[in-house]
Amino acid sequence: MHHGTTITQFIAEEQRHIPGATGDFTALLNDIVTACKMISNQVNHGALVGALGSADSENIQGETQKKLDVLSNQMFIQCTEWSGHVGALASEEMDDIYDIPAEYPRGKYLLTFDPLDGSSNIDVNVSVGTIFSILRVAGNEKPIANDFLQAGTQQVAAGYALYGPSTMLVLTTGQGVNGFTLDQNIGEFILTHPNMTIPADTAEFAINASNSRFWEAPVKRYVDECLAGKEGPREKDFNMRWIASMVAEVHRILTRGGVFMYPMDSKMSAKGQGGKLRLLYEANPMSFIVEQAGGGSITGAQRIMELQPESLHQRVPVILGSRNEVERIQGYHSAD
Ligand SMILES: O=P(O)(O)OC[C@H]1O[C@](O)(COP(=O)(O)O)[C@@H](O)[C@@H]1O
Ligand SMILES: [Mg+2]
Ligand SMILES: [Mg+2]
Repeated sequence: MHHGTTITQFIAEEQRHIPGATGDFTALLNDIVTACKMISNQVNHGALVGALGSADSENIQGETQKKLDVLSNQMFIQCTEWSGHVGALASEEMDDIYDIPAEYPRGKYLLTFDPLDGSSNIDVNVSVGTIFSILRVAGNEKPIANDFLQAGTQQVAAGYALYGPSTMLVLTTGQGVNGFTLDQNIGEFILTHPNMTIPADTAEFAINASNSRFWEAPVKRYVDECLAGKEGPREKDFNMRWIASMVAEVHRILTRGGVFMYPMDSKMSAKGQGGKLRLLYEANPMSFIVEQAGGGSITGAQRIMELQPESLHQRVPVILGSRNEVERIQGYHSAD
């Protein structure tokens, strides 16, 4: 497909090549696109519409919710619940799964999402995003939380919207990764980044260095070797970036390569926490996108998409990006 194609056209074209497709999937993706446009509009208007600051609430993980976390979550529900394409929703900002209200028909897909990722960046006007993933409903019964506990390899589609200097939507349905830019004048996402691929090699890494004393040994070894630069075993200098918005971080990696790490550390394991990022709303969808773009995504020793989820809000360590670097880090874990 060529530059200038609208996302609506693009999704319809992709669906045409799926045998037996009924149009439900296309319609659901279009509803998600609408939700992202609504969130983008709120994020862009920021303080003008009183959207900055915290809400008086916490999510299930004890994090204070931002007003925009709550608002974005509502927008996602509002745009997707009515159409008859979704069986149930699960979000980082809702304790339990969201049942489709009785007045609406129930559909055959499950939708998981992080309505606003990187939300600590809202008040300082730095990029934030939305992450989503689509799974199939297993049977005809009303979906329950357990139905969401599917390995990442089962995902039908995943994507993110990035609310940066321009708003972009990046999507995979398992046939590569494509990026679209929102043309605010016509209110449409236009294909601007066809077939996004991650360079296999890189000299750029991203990690929150304030946690370094808690890192597991293989990660410490990797970062130490990067920092040693030309004089170290890697024999080249590395650059470092940390935005604290996973969406922006993954987008940079899709654009020019790199490695992103939120690894396991002793502070989290002491609290019985499996990692920082959430498997169903962040790690799985991003892993699907990264792998479809030719990159790798692991917990350390294991491929993230092969994990069998144990609970809705489960957290996992995440190391993703340029394939050769991710393989190297995985090697350090097996050697450990
Ligand atoms: O504040 P830290 O430790 O740097 O963590 C930043 C990470 O946390 C996140 O913001 C978590 O996502 P939420 O903002 O959706 O909770 C990631 O986007 C980011 O990579
Ligand atoms: Mg997040
Ligand atoms: Mg969030």
